[in-house]
Amino acid sequence: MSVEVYYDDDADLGLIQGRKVAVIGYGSQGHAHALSLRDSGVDVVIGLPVGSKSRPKAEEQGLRVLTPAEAAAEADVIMILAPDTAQRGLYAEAIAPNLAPGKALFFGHGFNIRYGLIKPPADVDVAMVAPKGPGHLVRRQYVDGKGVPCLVAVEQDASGNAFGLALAYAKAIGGTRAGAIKTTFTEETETDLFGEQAVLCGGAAALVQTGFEVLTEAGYAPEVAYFECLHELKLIVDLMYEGGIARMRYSISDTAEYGDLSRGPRVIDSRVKEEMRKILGEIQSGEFAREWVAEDEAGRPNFAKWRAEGAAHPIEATGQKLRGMMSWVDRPITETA
Ligand SMILES: NC(=O)C1=CN([C@@H]2O[C@H](COP(=O)(O)OP(=O)(O)OC[C@H]3O[C@@H](n4cnc5c(N)ncnc54)[C@H](OP(=O)(O)O)[C@@H]3O)[C@@H](O)[C@H]2O)C=CC1
Ligand SMILES: CC[C@](O)(C(C)=O)C(=O)O
Ligand SMILES: [Mg+2]
Ligand SMILES: [Mg+2]
Repeated sequence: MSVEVYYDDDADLGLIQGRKVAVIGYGSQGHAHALSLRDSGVDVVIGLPVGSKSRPKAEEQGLRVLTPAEAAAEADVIMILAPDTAQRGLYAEAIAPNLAPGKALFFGHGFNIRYGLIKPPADVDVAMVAPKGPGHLVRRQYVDGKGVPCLVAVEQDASGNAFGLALAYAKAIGGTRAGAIKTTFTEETETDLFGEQAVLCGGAAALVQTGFEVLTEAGYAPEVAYFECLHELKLIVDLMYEGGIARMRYSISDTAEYGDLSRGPRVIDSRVKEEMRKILGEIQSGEFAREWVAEDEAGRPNFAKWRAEGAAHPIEATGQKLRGMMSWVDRPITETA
């Protein structure tokens, strides 16, 4: 099965320039979408609750900020970029009452549609533009004349041109510079959750922490362990990003490559693969979504505990000290937000 990929020439920016867009939320993705839409000539308004700590940031950037209900009432296209767990309540309270035939409801991730937490009326377009990267990099790439690839999907095509509108939106945030891939809400949601849990965030963080623990518990210096297990990971992943795993293997020594080929499969073995399959099953069945919604409704007790434990891991103190000596790494992500 081959995917359809769309680039700048396939998208008509005029479709989104002719509509008013409400970006609801001004966090990692929200600020990136809003600023890039504006820089692409789109009429943008931000929706944030009164008292939101994001309000001053958006206002400092010269954006007009209203409540989510006011912004949704004014807009033709409503992009929801509030946290996934806040979206159901936000939709019921502020957005649903302000939908009308011909309007479009957009998402940056399919969670609430895929798991039936939001059920829009049949007479609005429902589409997704999901950048495959953190929001701060989405904005940084746009400013640098580049883009982060996006997934684009249509759940409901009331207007008959929901896909064209979503492609135009993707172009306005730089997505079609890198390539917009056509997908479905189900595929985006399930692969995104799997990727962040098993590989990109959960898997990578646990791999780094465990490697650091093994070295330091064996008596090696934490600073050396940090460089070996965390700092150098970026350099290795950069090579994979540029030319695949084969490119990385071309660049490392034969000794490293032999160790990689002979030992890697012992670390990520059949038990790990089986666990990954279980994690995917929990995502597909909705078990993970139910667990996460219940955790949020209970005030996030486990989330807070695990986050605190992660922050207290010895690799963090070691890294903070070392990064303080690396001026070239020191570009806080908050600079662009
Ligand atoms: N982070 C990322 O890079 C990616 C995120 N996504 C998706 O994008 C969406 C947004 O995620 P992300 O950017 O991480 O979110 P953040 O947590 O970074 O930001 C959330 C924003 O929404 C605001 N907010 C919170 N509650 C409400 C509410 N009830 N009504 C309106 N605004 C609210 C917050 O304001 P305050 O400052 O007051 O809390 C903040 O401005 C999610 O669907 C996520 O899955 C998709 C791809 C990557
Ligand atoms: C990898 C995490 C992510 O899916 C993302 C930046 O794409 C997220 O939800 O933040
Ligand atoms: Mg993602
Ligand atoms: Mg995600």
